Amino acid sequence: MTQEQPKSVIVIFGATGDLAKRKLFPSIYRLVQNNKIGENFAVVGVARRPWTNEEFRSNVTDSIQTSIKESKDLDEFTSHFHYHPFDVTNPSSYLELNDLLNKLDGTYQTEGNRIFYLAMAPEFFGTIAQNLKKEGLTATDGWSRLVIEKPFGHDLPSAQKLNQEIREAFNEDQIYRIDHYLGKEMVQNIEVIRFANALFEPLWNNRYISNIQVTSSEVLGVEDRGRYYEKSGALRDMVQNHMLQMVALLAMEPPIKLTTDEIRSEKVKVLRALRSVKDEDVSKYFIRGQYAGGKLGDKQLIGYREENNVEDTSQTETYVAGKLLIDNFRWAGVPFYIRTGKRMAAKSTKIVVQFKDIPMNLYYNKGETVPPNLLVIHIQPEEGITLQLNAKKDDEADYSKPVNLDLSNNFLEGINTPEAYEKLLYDCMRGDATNFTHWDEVALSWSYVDPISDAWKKGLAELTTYPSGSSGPDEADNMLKQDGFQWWPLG
Ligand SMILES: NC(=O)C1=CN([C@@H]2O[C@H](COP(=O)(O)OP(=O)(O)OC[C@H]3O[C@@H](n4cnc5c(N)ncnc54)[C@H](OP(=O)(O)O)[C@@H]3O)[C@@H](O)[C@H]2O)C=CC1
Ligand SMILES: O=C1O[C@H](COP(=O)(O)O)[C@@H](O)[C@H](O)[C@H]1O
Repeated sequence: MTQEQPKSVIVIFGATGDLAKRKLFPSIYRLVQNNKIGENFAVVGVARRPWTNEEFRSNVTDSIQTSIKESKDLDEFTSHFHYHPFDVTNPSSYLELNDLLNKLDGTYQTEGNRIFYLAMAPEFFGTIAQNLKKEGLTATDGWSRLVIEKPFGHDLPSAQKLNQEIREAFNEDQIYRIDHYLGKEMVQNIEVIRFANALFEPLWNNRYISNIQVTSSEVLGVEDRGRYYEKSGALRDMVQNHMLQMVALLAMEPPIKLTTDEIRSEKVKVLRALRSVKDEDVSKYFIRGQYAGGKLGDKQLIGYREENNVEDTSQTETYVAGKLLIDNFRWAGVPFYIRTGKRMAAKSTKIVVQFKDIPMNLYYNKGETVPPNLLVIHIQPEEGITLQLNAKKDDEADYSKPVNLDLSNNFLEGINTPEAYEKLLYDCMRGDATNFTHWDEVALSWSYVDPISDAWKKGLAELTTYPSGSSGPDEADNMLKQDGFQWWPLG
């Protein structure tokens, strides 16, 4: 792994698109501002739009001014950006791109290092990877790495085909499959909370934990991504990747070392131990919903079927809640509940670990229970940890009340949490693939998700609706109620 200020030309395929503008340009800017990248870098934007370098640079400037309050030195920064328009399906254009990269390599002294970032629809991934190889763009004195956005395929067979195409051009250790949740500070903190605290690890099993809840709710609707989302839905968009990755980190055994391979191999074991959902159980274990119109504050919101590029009879789910079971010694009998949805009441990603009830109630009236201890890992928008304990109530001698021990990372002085994309791009430049998903994880995640979407396709589970601005369909509440639990509040 190379260390400080890695040198590289970064080629962004899809440089006129939404991801590049909202996430990638600001991330590169922050890396430069924070001295993680020095002078030795160049960015080449590729897309079909016939922009000039100046138009491209002005778009980059715009993106940074929109997302970063105090931006400076933008002319110097954008002078490292170059634009090369072409259709990625046209093989002959790759030779010209290679000439440009060689030239920039000399100008910016990037030692032949190249990152090819595919910020485009997945249907182009295989073609681009193969053309890069065929036209010699990966044969330099330095290293070449391929960064691939999600979704990685549409199901297991399409992911396998895609993987094969990419592997014909790049080795596994050159492929960086991005799951931006793995770049989030508090997702990375799951491992540290678990493995650096004597307090938690002994309790982290089915003897002391009753259930774990992983929530990722959004206030936003589908926005202008209707065309993509109609084919994806929440199951493929969020569950197959981000949600299963968080479950794997929560459930994995301690790795013997903190290396990429050891951590991956523990995550893979969890994904292999997930109990597959059978057709006859799908409506018991998975709830799917679609947002209807509703209100959030004063704002009236339209339903999913009224959004742009969405069919008015659409059966696409914008919400999924699931009960996952992990068949191994540590987790037998502990449900992992997940839920994710668009147009919900709050933007919130958090994990709640609920500990088992104490054996006897000394403090509450008959029929009541002592509130359970909870460990809450706040991922976003707040970042931090809350431990809910019980302590004496001031006024009534016999009673206890829940109290919170709060660690809010957002308020810790000196902590400047970099954005997920910034961290992951930097990791890739340094050759650290720990927080990227390995093919085995992708394949196992599809193997888990495919039977669920197949059962839905066969009509084996109802698509329910929930009002925009709510906490999701009642059916998801009932799923937990049947187990004697409840969702802990959003937000
Ligand atoms: N946007 C987001 O928040 C997220 C996106 N992703 C993933 O990132 C990828 C990109 O998404 P997003 O930026 O939203 O998509 P956009 O549709 O906004 O951008 C697509 C880009 O591809 C270019 N393009 C399309 N066809 C061609 C072609 N034949 N040759 C060259 N360029 C082409 C377009 O430019 P032009 O029209 O000028 O050719 C444009 O720059 C997708 O895989 C998506 O799933 C993942 C997580 C979040
Ligand atoms: O990958 C995706 O994630 C976003 C949610 O990301 P977050 O970091 O804001 O939680 C989601 O909106 C999008 O649909 C999905 O493709």
